[in-house]
Amino acid sequence: MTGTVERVIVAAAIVDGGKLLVQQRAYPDEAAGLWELPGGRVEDGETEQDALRRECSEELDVEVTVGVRIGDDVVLRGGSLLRVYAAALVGGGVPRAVEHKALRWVGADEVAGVDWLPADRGLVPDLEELLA
Ligand SMILES: Nc1nc2c([nH]c(=O)n2[C@H]2C[C@H](O)[C@@H](COP(=O)(O)OP(=O)(O)OP(=O)(O)O)O2)c(=O)[nH]1
Repeated sequence: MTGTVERVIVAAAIVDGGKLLVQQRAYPDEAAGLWELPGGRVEDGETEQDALRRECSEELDVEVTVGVRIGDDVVLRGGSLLRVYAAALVGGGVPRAVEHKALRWVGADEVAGVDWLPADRGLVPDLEELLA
C-alpha cells in the first residue's frame, strides 16, 4: 500500500421509461460536445450516494435515489476512478441541463452510438445490460 488516496468521480446511470439519461459537456474544450453520465467528484465528508444526489440536483435540478453499482471502476487520466451507480428520478422531477449543452434519453439500441467521453466507452455493455 502506498497510502495514496484515489479521488472518486461518481456518475449516475439514470433510467426512466427504459431509457438512459446522457448529458453533453460544454467544457473543457477537449471534452466539449462529448457525452457523459451526470456526476462529479466526491467531496470530503460526503458518501458516494450523497455526492450523486448533490450532483444531480446541481446539474439536472432533480432528486434521485441511488441504486446498485454498474460495471467496474474506470481509471481516468490523473488516477481518479470513475464509478457508476444506477439511479432513478423521484418526485416527478424533469431533468434540465443546468450546466451542460444538452440532455438526451437513449434506448438500449442507441447507447453504443453515443459520442461518449473516452472513459465511458468501456461501460457501454454494462449500460446496455442495465437497459435490457
Ligand atoms: N460526471 C462525469 N464525469 C466524467 C465521466 N466520464 C469521465 O471521464 N468523467 C471525467 C470528466 C472530468 O474530468 C471528471 C469529472 O468532472 P466534473 O466536471 O463532472 O466534476 P465536478 O463537477 O466535480 O468537477 P469540477 O468541474 O467542479 O472540478 O470526470 C462521466 O460519465 N460523468
